[in-house]
Amino acid sequence: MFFRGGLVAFSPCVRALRPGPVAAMNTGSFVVSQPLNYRGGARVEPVDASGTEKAFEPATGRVIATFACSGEKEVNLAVQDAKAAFKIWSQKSGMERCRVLLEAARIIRERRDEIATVETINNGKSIFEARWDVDTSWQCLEYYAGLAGSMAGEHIQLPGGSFGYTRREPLGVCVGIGAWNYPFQIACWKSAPALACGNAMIFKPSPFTPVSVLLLAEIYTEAGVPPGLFNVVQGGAATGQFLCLHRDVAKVSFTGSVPTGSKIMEMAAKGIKPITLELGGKSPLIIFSDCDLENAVKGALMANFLTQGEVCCNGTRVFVQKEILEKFTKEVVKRTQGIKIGDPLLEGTRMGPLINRPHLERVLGFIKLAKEQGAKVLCGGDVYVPEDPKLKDGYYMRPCVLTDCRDDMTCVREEIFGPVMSILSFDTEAEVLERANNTTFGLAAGVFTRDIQRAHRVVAGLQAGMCFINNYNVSPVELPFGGYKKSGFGRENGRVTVEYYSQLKTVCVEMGDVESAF
Ligand SMILES: NC(=O)c1ccc[n+]([C@@H]2O[C@H](COP(=O)([O-])OP(=O)(O)OC[C@H]3O[C@@H](n4cnc5c(N)ncnc54)[C@H](O)[C@@H]3O)[C@@H](O)[C@H]2O)c1
Repeated sequence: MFFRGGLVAFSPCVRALRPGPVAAMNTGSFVVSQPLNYRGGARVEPVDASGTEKAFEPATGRVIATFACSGEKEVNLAVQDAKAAFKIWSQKSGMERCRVLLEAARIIRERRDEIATVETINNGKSIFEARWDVDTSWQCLEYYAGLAGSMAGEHIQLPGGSFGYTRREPLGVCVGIGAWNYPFQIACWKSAPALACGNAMIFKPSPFTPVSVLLLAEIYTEAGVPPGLFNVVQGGAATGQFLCLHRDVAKVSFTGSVPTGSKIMEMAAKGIKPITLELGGKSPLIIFSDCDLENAVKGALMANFLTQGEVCCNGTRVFVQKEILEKFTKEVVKRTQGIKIGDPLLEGTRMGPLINRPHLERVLGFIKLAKEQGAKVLCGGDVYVPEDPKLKDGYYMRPCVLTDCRDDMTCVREEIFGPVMSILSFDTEAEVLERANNTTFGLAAGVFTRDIQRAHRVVAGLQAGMCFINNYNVSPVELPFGGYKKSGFGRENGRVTVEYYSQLKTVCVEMGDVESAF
């Protein structure tokens, strides 16, 4: 994946979060003392509130921040500031925007370790993985910086010397609403194309992970965006609703669950606003008996256990062809048992805690139900208590492999969003394709086979927006990402996303006289 290295620096913005350099940040010591809203180019306390929230360090169960959820007045101010900044930013040429985004990408790269550390503390994912997330973040900014300079319309010749042309114009103030599993990356994947197209953005992170996006806001300011171009409001559903229903918000890009996605769609319908919905999944991973087994096993682990299994596009329904079921399962279990769980800030850790206690209970509940419905737990699926006493109140569990699964079981039908792999066996290609598609979701899918014709044939038949052949869960920013069916619509990353953050104006130019009917 993305091992490209970054430089470690001790930036003022991280010192603002906690006194002392980031290199000294250990699990159990981080506290947020600065405001977590960002408006007009600076951190601010919201002028009104719709309740308060607490953010935790999942590794220890400690509260790291208590913050006010922004009320309607604060949302109005954020929109006002964004509108003012939009006026300036939308007048800049693509090349001017490109330079600012490239500078922001450079700063993110330079502060890679600090950002990854903050992400790890607030989300629980291992520092090893958080660095990958930071890499796919600055790469996204670089990618859209590159596109910003070449955004253009068309010139169309008409009869009599008349002509038309099209202008690709920004939408205005866009809202980004994020989930908690990739807080920094989601903010970058939304804001980079939005800003490249000339829009302003107000971002609302999940109340579980409010911290890291502030670093992005400060970086954008340092890189030279006009104050107010990228604002952050904190809060939950109520704050999100103020944003979605605001008359001056031109677009909403949402990442989260299907039920919330459906509410976003209803709100957007009221204002006839375009939306992007990046929702949940229950993706199939199909392993044919002619695969490279070693790669298929590695792929299955990548498809299930990144970020403690809290990944939307995870391939959690692992269909394995009967001939290799036993061999594959044995190897998967062996490697799963070898995953190092523990303090996510330690270099050797590969699995940290889940996001919070209720979510851990929910995931364990799915495993209990799976057993009651006849699945067999081959490993894990229970609470893990690390030896280090400071981690005893963290939300750890052992990654779980389930076998003897059937398509009608809850663990096979519903998104668990935890480290739980369900293995199912199959006989034929036609059979597995039908079973793989038998879901209301359609985010991702994967195929492992050495048969090149079969790989493309099966992928063509899969009802999923993001398909992998002989790998899983790699996310190059050049490739569009998004779902089919209830997993949403619109795309992030890739060239096509420009269309989701811009609108086309057509200009018809008459070079002769008006031919009137009257
Ligand atoms: N497709 C993708 O790219 C992708 C990526 C990451 C996560 N996800 C999905 O996200 C889900 C997990 O994230 P989550 O638990 O944070 O999801 P969620 O739907 O509970 O919340 C997502 C965001 O929506 C906000 N929100 C909640 N109710 C709202 C409302 N009525 N109006 C406006 N905003 C509202 C939340 O505060 C949060 O910021 C999973 O289903 C996962 O698959 C999808």
